[in-house]
Amino acid sequence: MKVERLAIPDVILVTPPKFADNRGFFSETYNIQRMKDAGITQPFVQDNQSLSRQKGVVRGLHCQLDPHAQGKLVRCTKGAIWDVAIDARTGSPTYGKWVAAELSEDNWSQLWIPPGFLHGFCTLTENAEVQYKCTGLYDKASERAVIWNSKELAIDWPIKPEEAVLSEKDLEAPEFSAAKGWFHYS
Ligand SMILES: Cc1cn([C@H]2C[C@H](O)[C@@H](COP(=O)(O)OP(=O)(O)O[C@H]3O[C@H](C)C(=O)[C@H](O)[C@H]3O)O2)c(=O)[nH]c1=O
Repeated sequence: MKVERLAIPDVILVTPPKFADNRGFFSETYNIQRMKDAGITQPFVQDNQSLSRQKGVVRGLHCQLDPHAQGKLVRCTKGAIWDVAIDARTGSPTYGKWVAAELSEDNWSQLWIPPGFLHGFCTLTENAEVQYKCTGLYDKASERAVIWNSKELAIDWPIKPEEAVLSEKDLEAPEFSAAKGWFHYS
């Protein structure tokens, strides 16, 4: 399995092997030992799946506060997304910094985003299907959001604001400065 630590080293891009033949393909999309060898050691307790019908859908920037903070292992099984992780851990040397990766059914890559990060993505195709494993259960009360095109974060999104399709909730999210104290680096 290909493993790459991104510019924020706690964020890891992994690409499991895909075995193609005349019938189609087979892939071990999750193997606990291979993930541990890659540095992804926290156990997962919930699988999520979302479908975004339009190109330009933006979901995020989201997190859940401790004790419900979630690490996420994200993959795109249909279409393509641009997946972004923002370090929200006060005291981290990369606090307020972001890293991103294109995840697609073609490149078969997965992005590990630890607890303490905000997560979001925009779709690069229609009918983008995203599946992700979480290390914490959903807890609505502890959900927090930051505005996707935050001026403070200056994320270099591959879509224009006028192309973005968002939920009401995400349109009303606050600036990144609201996240001060949400998480602490250790
Ligand atoms: C996240 C979640 C949502 N829901 C329900 C709550 C709503 O009735 C409905 C849609 O939720 P939401 O609009 O928050 O879905 P997304 O905008 O895709 O949110 C996700 O987007 C970003 C990219 C993330 O990383 C998070 O996993 C999550 O915040 O699903 C559940 O029942 N369980 C869950 O774990």
